Amino acid sequence: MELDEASKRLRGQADIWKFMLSFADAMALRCAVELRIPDIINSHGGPVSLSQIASAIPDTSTSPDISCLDRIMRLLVRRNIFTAQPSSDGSGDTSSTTLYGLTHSSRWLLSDDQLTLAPLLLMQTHPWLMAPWHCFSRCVKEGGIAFEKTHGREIWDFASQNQEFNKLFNDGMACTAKIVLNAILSEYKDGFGCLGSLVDVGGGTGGAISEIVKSHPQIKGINFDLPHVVATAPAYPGVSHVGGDMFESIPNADAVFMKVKLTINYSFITC
Ligand SMILES: C[S@@+](CC[C@H](N)C(=O)[O-])C[C@H]1O[C@@H](n2cnc3c(N)ncnc32)[C@H](O)[C@@H]1O
Repeated sequence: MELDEASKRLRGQADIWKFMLSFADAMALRCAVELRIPDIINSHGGPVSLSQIASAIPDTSTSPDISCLDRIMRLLVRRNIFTAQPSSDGSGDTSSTTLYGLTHSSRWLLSDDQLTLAPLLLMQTHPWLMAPWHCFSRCVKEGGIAFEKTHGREIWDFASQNQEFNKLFNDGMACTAKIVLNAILSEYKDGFGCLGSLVDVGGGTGGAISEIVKSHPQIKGINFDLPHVVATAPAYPGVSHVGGDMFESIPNADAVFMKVKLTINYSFITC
């Protein structure tokens, strides 16, 4: 049925409210990861109460604010990040009458899981990477790159001079590399079979090439990235790390692998 003009205006207003406050979802997700709520629920082996979550939050010197935690959990339940169910005994105060469980979404936020998005979430929602989003109108008016307007230099230069950002960024990239490689390697079975060597250009700390070499041990893997990135890369069997600038030269190998994430947000901020 066609909406009348007043209903359309009301719906339009509702959309603006929704978009205006949509950042709250990302911030609540960040809060859940920072407090390790998915890990707390997971280690308990099933749904837990607010009091149980609060008592397991790491690194707290004061007792957590249950009503604040309650509001955040209710928002995340609305977004299907957690489930909420009444506790079986039904007694007690609000902090123990509802039990919160994991969903298919929050399972992606377990910090120690092999396949996790937690490091990427902490990277994307960090103030260092959130601040450039405030520069969109300046980018339109003046041109240029939001990250550089915010931080005064390009992202790779910033990372080379800020170890904390370097780690935050590399960890975020490494967790997605694992997820993507997991999917590639399970489907693209024969694609790497003919290779004796492979160089991952812009390979970060080597997570992607190490996964390829693990399932194709005949490949001599080379992880190539900027010197400040490979300097922090862990050792992987069958993989050598080489630092350099891909615009100058890249190491020789039978094939080049490049996985570059060009989502709208990333390209807008850095490219
Ligand atoms: C978007 S990240 C992608 C990382 C990884 N390939 C992945 O998909 O998870 C881009 C990578 O390119 C690297 N990079 C940027 N400029 C480079 C250059 N001139 N030479 C070599 N690597 C570079 C960065 O340090 C970063 O690790």
